[in-house]
Amino acid sequence: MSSSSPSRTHSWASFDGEGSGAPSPAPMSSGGSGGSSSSLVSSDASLTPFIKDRVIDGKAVAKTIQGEIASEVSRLKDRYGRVPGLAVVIVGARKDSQTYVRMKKKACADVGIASFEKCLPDTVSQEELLKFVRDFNSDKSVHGILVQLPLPKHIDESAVLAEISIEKDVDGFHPLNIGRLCMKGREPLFIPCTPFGCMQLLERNNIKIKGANAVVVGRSNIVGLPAAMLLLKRDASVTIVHSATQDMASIVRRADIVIAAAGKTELIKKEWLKPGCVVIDVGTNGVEDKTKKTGYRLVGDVDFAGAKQVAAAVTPVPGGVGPMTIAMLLQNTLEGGKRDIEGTGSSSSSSSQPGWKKRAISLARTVAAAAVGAWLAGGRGK
Ligand SMILES: NC(=O)C1=CN([C@@H]2O[C@H](COP(=O)(O)OP(=O)(O)OC[C@H]3O[C@@H](n4cnc5c(N)ncnc54)[C@H](OP(=O)(O)O)[C@@H]3O)[C@@H](O)[C@H]2O)C=CC1
Ligand SMILES: Nc1nc(=O)c2c([nH]1)NC[C@@H]1CN(c3ccc(C(=O)N[C@@H](CCC(=O)O)C(=O)O)cc3)C=[N+]21
Repeated sequence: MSSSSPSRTHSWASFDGEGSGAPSPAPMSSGGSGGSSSSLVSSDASLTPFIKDRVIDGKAVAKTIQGEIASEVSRLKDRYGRVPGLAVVIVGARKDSQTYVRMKKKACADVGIASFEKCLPDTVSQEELLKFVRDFNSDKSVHGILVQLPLPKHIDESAVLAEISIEKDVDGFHPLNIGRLCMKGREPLFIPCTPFGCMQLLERNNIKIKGANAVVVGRSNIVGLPAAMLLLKRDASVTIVHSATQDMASIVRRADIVIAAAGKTELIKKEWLKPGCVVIDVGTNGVEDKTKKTGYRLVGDVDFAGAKQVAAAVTPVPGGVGPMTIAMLLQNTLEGGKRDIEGTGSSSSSSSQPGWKKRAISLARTVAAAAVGAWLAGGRGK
Protein backbone atom coordinates (compact mmCIF):
# COMPACT_ATOMS: atom_id res chain seq x y z
CA MET A 1 0.00 0.00 0.00
CA SER A 2 1.17 3.46 -0.72
CA SER A 3 2.93 5.13 2.12
CA SER A 4 0.68 8.06 1.50
CA SER A 5 -2.45 6.13 2.38
CA PRO A 6 -4.29 7.60 5.32
CA SER A 7 -4.34 4.28 7.14
CA ARG A 8 -2.72 3.58 10.46
CA THR A 9 -0.61 0.63 11.35
CA HIS A 10 -1.71 -1.67 14.07
CA SER A 11 -0.51 -4.77 15.84
CA TRP A 12 -2.80 -7.73 15.31
CA ALA A 13 -1.42 -10.09 17.85
CA SER A 14 -4.01 -9.45 20.50
CA PHE A 15 -7.03 -10.61 18.52
CA ASP A 16 -5.76 -14.03 17.81
CA GLY A 17 -5.14 -16.31 20.46
CA GLU A 18 -6.35 -17.89 23.52
CA GLY A 19 -4.56 -16.93 26.68
CA SER A 20 -3.60 -13.54 25.27
CA GLY A 21 -6.26 -11.77 27.24
CA ALA A 22 -7.78 -11.05 23.86
CA PRO A 23 -11.39 -10.12 23.45
CA SER A 24 -13.70 -13.02 22.68
CA PRO A 25 -14.69 -13.71 19.10
CA ALA A 26 -17.72 -12.06 17.58
CA PRO A 27 -20.88 -13.96 18.41
CA MET A 28 -21.70 -16.67 15.94
CA SER A 29 -25.36 -17.18 15.56
CA SER A 30 -25.42 -19.67 12.76
CA GLY A 31 -24.01 -23.02 13.62
CA GLY A 32 -21.87 -24.76 11.12
CA SER A 33 -18.62 -26.02 9.93
CA GLY A 34 -15.52 -24.27 8.85
CA GLY A 35 -15.45 -21.60 11.53
CA SER A 36 -12.15 -20.61 13.02
CA SER A 37 -11.93 -20.05 16.73
CA SER A 38 -10.64 -16.49 16.56
CA SER A 39 -12.23 -13.41 15.13
CA LEU A 40 -10.79 -10.84 12.77
CA VAL A 41 -12.86 -8.21 14.50
CA SER A 42 -11.99 -7.06 17.97
CA SER A 43 -14.78 -6.90 20.52
CA ASP A 44 -13.02 -3.88 22.03
CA ALA A 45 -15.29 -1.16 20.66
CA SER A 46 -12.50 1.43 20.74
CA LEU A 47 -10.74 -0.56 18.00
CA THR A 48 -13.83 -0.77 15.79
CA PRO A 49 -14.99 2.85 15.86
CA PHE A 50 -17.15 2.56 12.74
CA ILE A 51 -18.90 -0.74 13.50
CA LYS A 52 -22.23 -0.69 15.35
CA ASP A 53 -24.36 -3.81 15.74
CA ARG A 54 -22.13 -5.59 13.22
CA VAL A 55 -22.78 -2.95 10.55
CA ILE A 56 -19.81 -1.06 9.13
CA ASP A 57 -20.81 2.57 8.65
CA GLY A 58 -19.14 3.59 5.40
CA LYS A 59 -20.69 7.03 5.50
CA ALA A 60 -19.04 7.75 8.85
CA VAL A 61 -15.61 6.50 7.67
CA ALA A 62 -15.95 8.61 4.51
CA LYS A 63 -16.88 11.66 6.58
CA THR A 64 -13.81 11.22 8.77
CA ILE A 65 -11.54 10.89 5.74
CA GLN A 66 -13.13 13.92 4.08
CA GLY A 67 -12.45 15.92 7.25
CA GLU A 68 -8.76 14.93 7.05
CA ILE A 69 -8.66 15.88 3.37
CA ALA A 70 -10.32 19.26 4.00
CA SER A 71 -7.65 20.24 6.52
CA GLU A 72 -4.84 19.18 4.17
CA VAL A 73 -6.40 21.17 1.32
CA SER A 74 -6.67 24.24 3.52
CA ARG A 75 -3.03 23.81 4.58
CA LEU A 76 -1.98 23.74 0.90
CA LYS A 77 -4.09 26.79 0.19
CA ASP A 78 -2.58 28.75 3.11
CA ARG A 79 0.98 27.76 2.33
CA TYR A 80 1.09 27.77 -1.47
CA GLY A 81 -2.08 29.58 -2.51
CA ARG A 82 -3.08 26.58 -4.60
CA VAL A 83 -5.58 23.74 -4.22
CA PRO A 84 -5.85 20.33 -5.92
CA GLY A 85 -8.20 20.12 -8.90
CA LEU A 86 -10.32 17.23 -10.25
CA ALA A 87 -11.66 17.07 -13.80
CA VAL A 88 -14.57 14.77 -14.60
CA VAL A 89 -15.50 13.88 -18.16
CA ILE A 90 -18.98 12.50 -18.68
CA VAL A 91 -20.26 11.20 -21.99
CA GLY A 92 -23.99 10.77 -22.62
CA ALA A 93 -26.95 11.20 -20.31
CA ARG A 94 -27.08 8.04 -18.16
CA LYS A 95 -28.99 8.87 -15.00
CA ASP A 96 -26.68 6.89 -12.68
CA SER A 97 -23.55 8.50 -14.18
CA GLN A 98 -25.08 11.93 -13.70
CA THR A 99 -25.90 11.12 -10.09
CA TYR A 100 -22.34 9.95 -9.34
CA VAL A 101 -20.82 12.96 -11.07
CA ARG A 102 -23.07 15.29 -9.09
CA MET A 103 -22.01 13.59 -5.86
CA LYS A 104 -18.34 13.92 -6.78
CA LYS A 105 -18.75 17.62 -7.55
CA LYS A 106 -20.44 18.27 -4.20
CA ALA A 107 -17.79 16.24 -2.35
CA CYS A 108 -15.03 18.32 -4.01
CA ALA A 109 -16.75 21.55 -2.95
CA ASP A 110 -17.11 20.24 0.62
CA VAL A 111 -13.36 19.67 1.02
CA GLY A 112 -12.16 22.66 -1.01
CA ILE A 113 -10.92 20.75 -4.07
CA ALA A 114 -11.53 22.61 -7.35
CA SER A 115 -13.69 20.68 -9.79
CA PHE A 116 -13.95 20.90 -13.54
CA GLU A 117 -16.51 19.14 -15.64
CA LYS A 118 -16.82 18.31 -19.32
CA CYS A 119 -20.19 16.95 -20.43
CA LEU A 120 -20.15 15.49 -23.91
CA PRO A 121 -23.01 14.08 -26.00
CA ASP A 122 -23.01 10.32 -26.58
CA THR A 123 -22.38 11.03 -30.25
CA VAL A 124 -18.92 12.43 -29.46
CA SER A 125 -16.14 10.84 -31.52
CA GLN A 126 -13.24 9.06 -29.89
CA GLU A 127 -10.80 11.64 -31.28
CA GLU A 128 -12.78 14.52 -29.75
CA LEU A 129 -12.96 12.75 -26.41
CA LEU A 130 -9.21 12.09 -26.50
CA LYS A 131 -8.62 15.76 -27.22
CA PHE A 132 -10.48 16.77 -24.04
CA VAL A 133 -8.43 14.27 -22.04
CA ARG A 134 -5.20 15.69 -23.49
CA ASP A 135 -6.33 19.23 -22.68
CA PHE A 136 -6.84 18.23 -19.04
CA ASN A 137 -3.49 16.40 -19.12
CA SER A 138 -1.74 19.69 -19.83
CA ASP A 139 -3.89 21.86 -17.54
CA LYS A 140 -1.78 22.90 -14.53
CA SER A 141 -4.80 23.37 -12.26
CA VAL A 142 -5.99 19.79 -12.83
CA HIS A 143 -4.38 17.05 -10.71
CA GLY A 144 -6.89 14.28 -11.30
CA ILE A 145 -8.85 13.22 -14.38
CA LEU A 146 -11.81 10.85 -14.22
CA VAL A 147 -13.63 9.68 -17.33
CA GLN A 148 -16.93 8.34 -16.07
CA LEU A 149 -17.59 4.75 -17.15
CA PRO A 150 -19.24 3.10 -18.95
CA LEU A 151 -18.55 4.87 -22.25
CA PRO A 152 -20.74 4.50 -25.35
CA LYS A 153 -20.03 1.37 -27.43
CA HIS A 154 -18.34 3.19 -30.32
CA ILE A 155 -15.57 4.41 -28.01
CA ASP A 156 -12.55 2.29 -27.15
CA GLU A 157 -12.54 2.52 -23.37
CA SER A 158 -8.99 1.16 -22.98
CA ALA A 159 -7.61 3.73 -25.40
CA VAL A 160 -9.27 6.56 -23.47
CA LEU A 161 -8.08 5.33 -20.07
CA ALA A 162 -4.54 4.85 -21.37
CA GLU A 163 -4.52 8.44 -22.63
CA ILE A 164 -4.94 9.87 -19.13
CA SER A 165 -1.55 11.01 -17.82
CA ILE A 166 -0.45 8.44 -15.23
CA GLU A 167 0.27 11.33 -12.86
CA LYS A 168 -3.39 12.40 -13.04
CA ASP A 169 -4.93 8.93 -13.11
CA VAL A 170 -6.92 9.31 -9.87
CA ASP A 171 -9.14 6.35 -10.81
CA GLY A 172 -6.01 4.17 -10.93
CA PHE A 173 -7.23 2.54 -14.17
CA HIS A 174 -4.18 3.29 -16.35
CA PRO A 175 -2.45 0.03 -17.33
CA LEU A 176 0.80 1.27 -15.76
CA ASN A 177 -0.91 1.93 -12.45
CA ILE A 178 -2.68 -1.46 -12.54
CA GLY A 179 0.59 -3.15 -13.49
CA ARG A 180 2.43 -1.58 -10.56
CA LEU A 181 -0.43 -2.49 -8.23
CA CYS A 182 -0.04 -6.15 -9.24
CA MET A 183 3.75 -6.29 -8.83
CA LYS A 184 5.58 -7.20 -5.69
CA GLY A 185 7.79 -4.35 -4.54
CA ARG A 186 6.12 -1.78 -6.78
CA GLU A 187 3.47 0.75 -5.87
CA PRO A 188 1.01 2.51 -8.17
CA LEU A 189 0.75 6.29 -8.18
CA PHE A 190 -2.94 5.86 -7.41
CA ILE A 191 -4.93 2.98 -5.96
CA PRO A 192 -8.34 2.42 -7.62
CA CYS A 193 -10.91 4.22 -5.47
CA THR A 194 -13.45 1.48 -4.75
CA PRO A 195 -10.94 -1.21 -3.70
CA PHE A 196 -8.98 1.47 -1.80
CA GLY A 197 -12.20 2.32 0.01
CA CYS A 198 -12.84 -1.36 0.84
CA MET A 199 -9.36 -1.61 2.40
CA GLN A 200 -9.94 1.55 4.42
CA LEU A 201 -13.16 0.09 5.82
CA LEU A 202 -11.15 -2.88 7.05
CA GLU A 203 -8.10 -0.94 8.22
CA ARG A 204 -9.89 1.85 10.05
CA ASN A 205 -11.76 -0.78 12.03
CA ASN A 206 -8.53 -2.67 12.76
CA ILE A 207 -9.81 -5.80 11.04
CA LYS A 208 -7.05 -8.33 10.73
CA ILE A 209 -6.10 -8.92 7.09
CA LYS A 210 -2.72 -10.64 7.39
CA GLY A 211 -3.18 -14.42 7.16
CA ALA A 212 -6.93 -14.16 6.55
CA ASN A 213 -8.63 -16.22 3.85
CA ALA A 214 -10.14 -13.63 1.54
CA VAL A 215 -12.56 -14.34 -1.30
CA VAL A 216 -13.25 -11.70 -3.92
CA VAL A 217 -16.37 -12.24 -6.00
CA GLY A 218 -15.75 -10.63 -9.40
CA ARG A 219 -12.59 -9.90 -11.39
CA SER A 220 -13.24 -6.59 -13.16
CA ASN A 221 -10.33 -4.22 -13.75
CA ILE A 222 -11.99 -1.55 -11.63
CA VAL A 223 -13.10 -3.50 -8.58
CA GLY A 224 -12.51 -7.26 -8.26
CA LEU A 225 -8.97 -7.56 -9.61
CA PRO A 226 -7.45 -4.57 -7.79
CA ALA A 227 -9.31 -5.51 -4.57
CA ALA A 228 -7.71 -8.96 -4.73
CA MET A 229 -4.26 -7.44 -5.34
CA LEU A 230 -4.59 -5.08 -2.38
CA LEU A 231 -5.63 -7.92 -0.08
CA LEU A 232 -2.67 -9.94 -1.33
CA LYS A 233 -0.30 -7.02 -0.65
CA ARG A 234 -1.64 -6.98 2.90
CA ASP A 235 -0.78 -10.70 3.26
CA ALA A 236 -4.24 -12.24 2.94
CA SER A 237 -4.58 -15.56 1.09
CA VAL A 238 -6.78 -14.58 -1.79
CA THR A 239 -9.20 -16.50 -4.00
CA ILE A 240 -11.03 -14.80 -6.84
CA VAL A 241 -14.32 -16.28 -8.04
CA HIS A 242 -16.22 -15.27 -11.17
CA SER A 243 -19.01 -16.29 -13.50
CA ALA A 244 -17.31 -19.56 -14.51
CA THR A 245 -16.50 -20.65 -10.96
CA GLN A 246 -18.00 -23.95 -9.85
CA ASP A 247 -19.50 -24.40 -6.42
CA MET A 248 -18.92 -20.80 -5.40
CA ALA A 249 -20.81 -21.33 -2.16
CA SER A 250 -18.20 -23.72 -0.78
CA ILE A 251 -15.36 -21.34 -1.66
CA VAL A 252 -17.08 -18.34 -0.09
CA ARG A 253 -17.84 -20.48 2.95
CA ARG A 254 -14.08 -20.68 3.70
CA ALA A 255 -13.64 -16.91 3.62
CA ASP A 256 -12.77 -14.80 6.63
CA ILE A 257 -13.15 -11.73 4.42
CA VAL A 258 -15.60 -11.57 1.50
CA ILE A 259 -15.50 -8.72 -1.00
CA ALA A 260 -18.57 -9.00 -3.20
CA ALA A 261 -18.37 -7.22 -6.57
CA ALA A 262 -20.43 -9.21 -9.07
CA GLY A 263 -23.25 -6.77 -9.73
CA LYS A 264 -25.90 -9.44 -9.03
CA THR A 265 -28.67 -8.67 -6.57
CA GLU A 266 -28.27 -10.65 -3.33
CA LEU A 267 -26.20 -13.35 -5.04
CA ILE A 268 -24.47 -14.21 -1.77
CA LYS A 269 -26.71 -15.98 0.72
CA LYS A 270 -26.48 -16.22 4.47
CA GLU A 271 -25.71 -19.96 4.23
CA TRP A 272 -22.60 -19.24 2.11
CA LEU A 273 -20.97 -17.22 4.87
CA LYS A 274 -18.59 -18.47 7.50
CA PRO A 275 -19.72 -17.43 10.97
CA GLY A 276 -17.68 -14.48 12.20
CA CYS A 277 -16.53 -13.41 8.75
CA VAL A 278 -16.35 -9.82 7.48
CA VAL A 279 -18.39 -8.92 4.41
CA ILE A 280 -17.70 -5.90 2.20
CA ASP A 281 -20.51 -5.49 -0.29
CA VAL A 282 -19.55 -3.43 -3.34
CA GLY A 283 -22.62 -4.34 -5.41
CA THR A 284 -24.94 -1.48 -6.28
CA ASN A 285 -28.01 -2.94 -7.94
CA GLY A 286 -31.24 -1.05 -8.59
CA VAL A 287 -34.39 -3.04 -7.86
CA GLU A 288 -37.91 -1.84 -8.56
CA ASP A 289 -39.60 -0.28 -5.54
CA LYS A 290 -42.84 1.56 -6.13
CA THR A 291 -42.79 3.02 -2.62
CA LYS A 292 -39.74 5.12 -3.58
CA LYS A 293 -39.95 8.44 -5.35
CA THR A 294 -37.38 7.23 -7.86
CA GLY A 295 -39.26 3.94 -8.41
CA TYR A 296 -36.25 1.87 -7.32
CA ARG A 297 -33.99 1.18 -4.39
CA LEU A 298 -30.35 0.09 -4.17
CA VAL A 299 -29.46 -3.43 -3.07
CA GLY A 300 -26.08 -5.09 -2.73
CA ASP A 301 -24.68 -8.41 -3.93
CA VAL A 302 -25.19 -9.89 -0.47
CA ASP A 303 -28.37 -10.78 1.44
CA PHE A 304 -27.75 -8.07 4.03
CA ALA A 305 -30.32 -9.17 6.63
CA GLY A 306 -29.01 -12.75 6.51
CA ALA A 307 -25.35 -11.69 6.57
CA LYS A 308 -25.99 -9.52 9.62
CA GLN A 309 -27.00 -12.64 11.55
CA VAL A 310 -23.89 -14.64 10.64
CA ALA A 311 -21.03 -12.24 9.97
CA ALA A 312 -19.00 -10.32 12.55
CA ALA A 313 -19.32 -7.21 10.39
CA VAL A 314 -21.01 -6.31 7.10
CA THR A 315 -21.34 -3.16 4.99
CA PRO A 316 -24.80 -1.92 4.01
CA VAL A 317 -25.92 -0.76 0.56
CA PRO A 318 -26.35 2.16 0.37
CA GLY A 319 -24.09 3.68 3.03
CA GLY A 320 -21.16 1.24 2.83
CA VAL A 321 -18.63 1.17 0.00
CA GLY A 322 -20.30 3.85 -2.17
CA PRO A 323 -19.42 6.86 -0.01
CA MET A 324 -15.89 5.45 0.41
CA THR A 325 -15.35 5.42 -3.37
CA ILE A 326 -15.94 9.15 -3.42
CA ALA A 327 -13.80 9.79 -0.34
CA MET A 328 -10.89 7.88 -1.92
CA LEU A 329 -11.28 9.81 -5.17
CA LEU A 330 -10.79 12.99 -3.15
CA GLN A 331 -7.85 11.37 -1.33
CA ASN A 332 -6.21 10.46 -4.65
CA THR A 333 -6.80 13.95 -6.01
CA LEU A 334 -5.21 15.40 -2.88
CA GLU A 335 -2.19 13.10 -3.33
CA GLY A 336 -1.87 14.16 -6.99
CA GLY A 337 -2.20 17.80 -5.95
CA LYS A 338 0.44 17.47 -3.23
CA ARG A 339 2.92 15.85 -5.61
CA ASP A 340 2.58 18.81 -7.94
CA ILE A 341 2.13 21.67 -5.47
CA GLU A 342 4.71 20.50 -2.94
CA GLY A 343 6.98 18.89 -5.53
CA THR A 344 6.88 15.54 -3.78
CA GLY A 345 7.57 13.76 -7.04
CA SER A 346 5.98 11.53 -9.62
CA SER A 347 6.88 8.27 -7.97
CA SER A 348 5.24 6.80 -4.90
CA SER A 349 8.50 5.23 -3.74
CA SER A 350 9.52 6.15 -0.24
CA SER A 351 12.67 7.90 -1.40
CA SER A 352 13.15 11.37 0.00
CA GLN A 353 14.39 12.86 -3.27
CA PRO A 354 12.55 15.96 -4.42
CA GLY A 355 10.04 15.64 -7.25
CA TRP A 356 12.16 17.30 -9.93
CA LYS A 357 15.06 14.96 -9.16
CA LYS A 358 12.86 11.87 -9.34
CA ARG A 359 11.43 13.04 -12.65
CA ALA A 360 14.94 13.69 -14.00
CA ILE A 361 16.10 10.22 -12.91
CA SER A 362 12.99 8.65 -14.40
CA LEU A 363 13.59 10.49 -17.70
CA ALA A 364 17.25 9.47 -17.72
CA ARG A 365 16.21 5.83 -17.16
CA THR A 366 13.73 5.99 -20.03
CA VAL A 367 16.33 7.47 -22.37
CA ALA A 368 18.89 4.86 -21.31
CA ALA A 369 16.38 2.04 -21.81
CA ALA A 370 15.51 3.36 -25.27
CA ALA A 371 19.22 3.56 -26.18
CA VAL A 372 19.84 -0.02 -25.03
CA GLY A 373 16.70 -1.14 -26.90
CA ALA A 374 17.94 0.50 -30.11
CA TRP A 375 21.37 -1.04 -29.65
CA LEU A 376 19.87 -4.52 -29.17
CA ALA A 377 17.47 -4.03 -32.09
CA GLY A 378 20.46 -3.19 -34.25
CA GLY A 379 21.79 -6.68 -33.58
CA ARG A 380 24.73 -5.51 -31.50
CA GLY A 381 23.46 -7.12 -28.37
CA LYS A 382 23.96 -10.64 -29.72
N1 LIG B 1 -20.12 1.18 -4.58
C1 LIG B 1 -19.26 1.58 -5.48
O1 LIG B 1 -18.54 2.52 -5.27
C2 LIG B 1 -19.15 0.85 -6.76
C3 LIG B 1 -20.02 -0.15 -7.01
N2 LIG B 1 -19.89 -0.88 -8.14
C4 LIG B 1 -20.83 -2.00 -8.29
O2 LIG B 1 -20.11 -3.20 -8.07
C5 LIG B 1 -20.62 -4.23 -8.88
C6 LIG B 1 -19.50 -4.78 -9.74
O3 LIG B 1 -19.02 -3.77 -10.59
P1 LIG B 1 -17.96 -4.07 -11.75
O4 LIG B 1 -16.81 -4.78 -11.20
O5 LIG B 1 -17.77 -2.80 -12.47
O6 LIG B 1 -18.86 -5.07 -12.64
P2 LIG B 1 -18.47 -5.96 -13.91
O7 LIG B 1 -19.77 -6.33 -14.54
O8 LIG B 1 -17.42 -5.31 -14.72
O9 LIG B 1 -17.81 -7.27 -13.27
C7 LIG B 1 -18.58 -8.19 -12.58
C8 LIG B 1 -17.73 -9.37 -12.18
O10 LIG B 1 -18.53 -10.27 -11.45
C9 LIG B 1 -18.48 -11.56 -12.05
N3 LIG B 1 -19.80 -12.18 -11.95
C10 LIG B 1 -20.93 -11.83 -12.60
N4 LIG B 1 -21.93 -12.66 -12.26
C11 LIG B 1 -21.42 -13.56 -11.40
C12 LIG B 1 -21.94 -14.69 -10.72
N5 LIG B 1 -23.23 -15.05 -10.86
N6 LIG B 1 -21.12 -15.38 -9.94
C13 LIG B 1 -19.83 -15.02 -9.79
N7 LIG B 1 -19.27 -13.98 -10.40
C14 LIG B 1 -20.06 -13.25 -11.20
C15 LIG B 1 -18.08 -11.34 -13.48
O11 LIG B 1 -17.44 -12.52 -13.93
P3 LIG B 1 -16.76 -12.66 -15.40
O12 LIG B 1 -15.47 -11.93 -15.29
O13 LIG B 1 -16.57 -14.12 -15.54
O14 LIG B 1 -17.74 -12.05 -16.34
C16 LIG B 1 -17.16 -10.13 -13.36
O15 LIG B 1 -15.85 -10.53 -13.08
C17 LIG B 1 -21.77 -3.58 -9.65
O16 LIG B 1 -22.98 -3.78 -8.92
C18 LIG B 1 -21.43 -2.11 -9.65
O17 LIG B 1 -22.57 -1.30 -9.76
C19 LIG B 1 -18.89 -0.66 -9.04
C20 LIG B 1 -17.99 0.35 -8.84
C21 LIG B 1 -18.08 1.21 -7.68
N1 LIG C 1 -14.35 6.29 -14.04
C1 LIG C 1 -15.21 5.80 -13.13
N2 LIG C 1 -14.84 5.73 -11.83
C2 LIG C 1 -15.70 5.25 -10.90
O1 LIG C 1 -15.35 5.17 -9.69
C3 LIG C 1 -17.00 4.82 -11.30
C4 LIG C 1 -17.32 4.90 -12.66
N3 LIG C 1 -16.41 5.38 -13.55
N4 LIG C 1 -18.53 4.47 -13.10
C5 LIG C 1 -19.55 4.00 -12.18
C6 LIG C 1 -18.96 3.42 -10.92
C7 LIG C 1 -19.93 3.37 -9.76
N5 LIG C 1 -19.40 4.29 -8.78
C8 LIG C 1 -20.04 4.64 -7.59
C9 LIG C 1 -19.68 5.74 -6.87
C10 LIG C 1 -20.38 6.13 -5.74
C11 LIG C 1 -21.47 5.40 -5.30
C12 LIG C 1 -22.21 5.86 -4.11
O2 LIG C 1 -21.84 6.81 -3.46
N6 LIG C 1 -23.32 5.21 -3.78
C13 LIG C 1 -24.17 5.56 -2.64
C14 LIG C 1 -25.61 5.68 -3.06
C15 LIG C 1 -25.85 6.58 -4.19
C16 LIG C 1 -27.30 6.70 -4.60
O3 LIG C 1 -28.14 6.90 -3.70
O4 LIG C 1 -27.60 6.55 -5.81
C17 LIG C 1 -24.08 4.50 -1.55
O5 LIG C 1 -23.78 3.33 -1.90
O6 LIG C 1 -24.35 4.81 -0.41
C18 LIG C 1 -21.82 4.26 -5.99
C19 LIG C 1 -21.11 3.88 -7.12
C20 LIG C 1 -18.24 4.81 -9.22
N7 LIG C 1 -17.92 4.33 -10.42
